[in-house]
Amino acid sequence: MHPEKKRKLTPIIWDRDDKEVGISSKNRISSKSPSLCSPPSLQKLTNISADGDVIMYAITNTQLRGMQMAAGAAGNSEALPNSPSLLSPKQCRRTNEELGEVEDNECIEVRHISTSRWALMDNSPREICSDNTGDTLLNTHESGELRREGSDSSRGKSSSFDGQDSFMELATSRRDYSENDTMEIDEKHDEVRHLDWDLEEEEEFSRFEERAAPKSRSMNMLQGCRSVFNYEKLNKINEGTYGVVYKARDKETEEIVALKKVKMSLEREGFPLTSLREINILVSLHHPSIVDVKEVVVDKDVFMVMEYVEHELKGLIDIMKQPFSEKEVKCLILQLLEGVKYLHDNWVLHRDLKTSNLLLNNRGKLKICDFGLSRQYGSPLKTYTPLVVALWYRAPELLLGTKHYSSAIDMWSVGCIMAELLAKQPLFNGKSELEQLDKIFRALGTPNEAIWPGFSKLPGAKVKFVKQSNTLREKFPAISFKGSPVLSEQGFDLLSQLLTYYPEKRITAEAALKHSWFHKEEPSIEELIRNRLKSMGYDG
Ligand SMILES: Nc1ncnc2c1ncn2[C@@H]1O[C@H](COP(=O)(O)OP(=O)(O)OP(=O)(O)O)[C@@H](O)[C@H]1O
Repeated sequence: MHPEKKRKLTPIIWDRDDKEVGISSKNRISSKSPSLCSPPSLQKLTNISADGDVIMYAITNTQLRGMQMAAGAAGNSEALPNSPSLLSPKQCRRTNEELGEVEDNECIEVRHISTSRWALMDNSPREICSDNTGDTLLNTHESGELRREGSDSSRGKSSSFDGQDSFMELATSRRDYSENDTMEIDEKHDEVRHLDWDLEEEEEFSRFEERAAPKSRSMNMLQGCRSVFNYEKLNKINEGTYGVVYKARDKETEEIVALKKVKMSLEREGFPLTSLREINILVSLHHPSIVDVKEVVVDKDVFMVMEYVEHELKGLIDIMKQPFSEKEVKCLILQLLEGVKYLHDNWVLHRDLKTSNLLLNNRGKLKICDFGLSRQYGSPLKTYTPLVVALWYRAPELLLGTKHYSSAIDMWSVGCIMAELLAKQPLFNGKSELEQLDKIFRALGTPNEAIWPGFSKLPGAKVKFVKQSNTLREKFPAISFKGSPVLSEQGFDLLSQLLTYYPEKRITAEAALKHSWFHKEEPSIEELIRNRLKSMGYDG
């Protein structure tokens, strides 16, 4: 095993005792600050993922007691990160093997949330150590918001905000991997994959960190998580794959918020890593076009407290009689691109941009939500799972099975969203990957090596595709007498650049924001959207 090989990670540490807690792991940096070592009350918990990957949690004894009490109260061990007693014999065996590999009292370099690559004040890593280690429309009637409603088994059931005053400071990490291994999580499927890891990438990545730190506040979670009791739950908004979202009121400030409860039932082994990743990313990012996470609160469950946003864009499109005008689309896409640029500037891929993950408030502000599939990326690129992005918004390189992809995949999704806003219907609504590719090729022409260097080497390009030519302009003409969505020359140019096959040539968010479409004369930004919402009876 390479002694310096290390994984790229940004562990969250919620440390109520003001002790810095780190995860020991093999091959990490040796102790440099002995005085920081051996916090007396730390326990090392490990958790084993579906593929036998060991995840380690560092918690205090107090927290462990709280978690065990809460688990007892919940009668559900899945609700909490596993304590050792919750592990099966097989898991324990594996755990002990793994723990045997870990050197006690070693110091490791751990990025605290306040020292993560996204933190404002201090982005230099600190040395710390540890001794142990299908949808229907739902009108909520309250403010006339319209949303799509997902599967809703627990609808109407009041959530039990009656849990323990526990919790939970956990730091997650994983052991380091053998020389050529690293790990990629196929989030929606809770799989853990072992893929190639490149040390140079890590080094390169560290060099990017300083410039990648966003110029925004960071959340201080050192004070510990407040209880969900601070919020009065009003109604359920929606239920996604990874969480149930409630509308709630802050009892102190009366502020209306959205509470996203982390679903534990999907996780066989402890706290869902996808949720950790989503929380980690969302608490670190602050931008007007990204839904703001205010805090994380707990009872026996974990909730993200988010700013409340009245509408889901998909729901609005579904009920609109007329599609958005070109000017309105420009206003929405501008905001979307600003958010996407911010994400990419901070080395975050969203990987699930679609109209149902875009929210719109009554003041015409667009907010990107659902970071359940998002992840940090580095340069040079490593391999990632191609099983990301909802089918209709999935870039052709993903559909053709590439594992080396980058921010261009989000830009393709932006193109699909722009087309959908103009046409009031999804641009490519395939039912399978093959049909999706077929729909794309029919509209944009069949790609070839000349327009997309490397195309023929992609795993999915072995199939002989029928030659088609580009018919996109017919779908979005400059003038229409048949009711097709009209799109100006500049607008069509941007759309074409977003829907460019060759990822290297696909327009970036930064370049798109400078596109002449946005700089013609118009529009008084949110004014247009606000007027549109007003005309539909929503007054902010
Ligand atoms: N801050 C918010 N304000 C209002 N509604 C929200 C907010 N966040 C999410 N929602 C609603 O809840 C739905 C589900 O949220 P989200 O997409 O984050 O959950 P998920 O479990 O990750 O969903 P998915 O199944 O799409 O992955 C959203 O589509 C939206 O309708």
